[in-house]
Amino acid sequence: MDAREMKIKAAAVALGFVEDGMRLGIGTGSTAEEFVRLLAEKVAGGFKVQGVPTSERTARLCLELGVPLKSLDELPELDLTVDGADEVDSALRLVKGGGGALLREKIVASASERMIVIADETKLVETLGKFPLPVEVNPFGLAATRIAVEKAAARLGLSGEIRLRQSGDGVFVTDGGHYILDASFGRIPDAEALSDALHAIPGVVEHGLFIGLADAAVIAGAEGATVIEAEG
Ligand SMILES: O=C[C@H](O)[C@H](O)[C@H](O)COP(=O)(O)O
Repeated sequence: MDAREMKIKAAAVALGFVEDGMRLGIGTGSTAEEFVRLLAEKVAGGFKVQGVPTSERTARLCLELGVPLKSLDELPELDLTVDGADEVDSALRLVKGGGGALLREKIVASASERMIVIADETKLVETLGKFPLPVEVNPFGLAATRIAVEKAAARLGLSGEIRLRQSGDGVFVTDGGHYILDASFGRIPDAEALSDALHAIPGVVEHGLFIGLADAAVIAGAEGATVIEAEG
């Protein structure tokens, strides 16, 4: 199986958890897009869902493929969210935000009864932090916020390059009008402490550590897909 086939496999297994009539959070990224394509085929066959997209990009694909959408304000409580991830550890802690959608993704996942992560096996890690951690920040006070992020990380023994994400000729701007700092701290032994420290910085809107949100992960490898359930 190549990388795309693994994403399709994970998406297909996750689709098995979607029931007729569900209110569904729909993630962002290349793996989530495979899920949207499979979902659209089921919808075309008469399957009913109401989707809440986690980004403008996902909304566009859903509309193009005929997946019915609602806003989170119209449907503030969801049954299930299916989304990709940049990293997954064995406790189902995640790094997300490689596509810049982490804020809406976290809001939608938090409004959902269950979250299922779909990923290929390259995303599975022992300790989070190989992938740079996206930190979404308010453009106001960017330099001060960057220094505050550096200092908060240093107090936890973490350091590394913090880059302002770029897109084309300019700064990458999220759907919410914010910027993203990609922090290459290396391995993050205490993700909970880093999450708390980042949340305490006023200029930080949100960060890409998803802790206690995923209920299951469908991890696809060359041999097929494995479902990892959260403990407790
Ligand atoms: O902001 C983007 C999201 O968190 C994505 O779900 C994440 O980056 C994984 O994307 P992909 O499935 O393309 O690797």
